[in-house]
Amino acid sequence: TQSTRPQRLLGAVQKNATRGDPRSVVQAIDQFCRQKEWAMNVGDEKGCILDSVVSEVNPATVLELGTYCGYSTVRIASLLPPHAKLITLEFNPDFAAIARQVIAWAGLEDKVHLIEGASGDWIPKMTEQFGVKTFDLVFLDHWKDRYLPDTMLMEECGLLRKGSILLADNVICPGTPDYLEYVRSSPRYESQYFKSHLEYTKVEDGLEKSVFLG
Ligand SMILES: Nc1ncc2ncn(CCCCCNC(=O)c3cc(-c4ccc(F)cc4)cc(O)c3O)c2n1
Ligand SMILES: [Mg+2]
Repeated sequence: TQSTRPQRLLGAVQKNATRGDPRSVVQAIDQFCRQKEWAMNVGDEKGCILDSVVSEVNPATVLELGTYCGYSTVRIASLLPPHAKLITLEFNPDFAAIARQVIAWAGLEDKVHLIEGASGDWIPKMTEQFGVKTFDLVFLDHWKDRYLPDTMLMEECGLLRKGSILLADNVICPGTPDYLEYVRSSPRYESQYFKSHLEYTKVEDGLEKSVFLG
């Protein structure tokens, strides 16, 4: 039977990356996506911006919406301080199965909690299920029309505190116009756009970093 693109991506990690070395896992995926098959990872260019925001925030609690194959999960988790926790949500069980193996290959399974499910269902359960009070950093990379409703949901569930950072991928391509309008016009957020390119292409895209002001 035919393999899927995520399965071929995992194969490239297992062939070209060193177990326990997150940077080599990231490099193997970027090489696969540049030389073999495009895939919707945040990629190396936007990934550097992600790294700098994670390093600046130095978060103890991180929520990632949309794991896919675990590329950004590995980038984030490799920069976390000891005892910090990253909860990542993936809707698609096939993607989740691949991501678990990519995260394990990087040796980061102790820092990552991968949940299979939809953000709308799980955001209200974060506190009771995982004892998380608030998130220091949220990386939004899931359905583009869920960025705004899920941000409002996180506000309602009290998961954001004064200073919590939202970092959103794809605000230009595919685009999240309603989310951008909200975080840029709301007095409760201070937003900043980091211009970049759609992963592995010359098409414009960017990350929007928004600080929740409480
Ligand atoms: N609610 C909920 N909860 C949890 C979940 N887990 C997964 N999902 C569903 C997410 C499905 C994948 C989301 N990501 C993208 O669609 C995406 C697309 C492109 C792209 C594609 C084609 C182009 F021509 C140009 C750009 C590039 C990107 O960087 C993207 O991130 C969930 N949903
Ligand atoms: Mg994305």
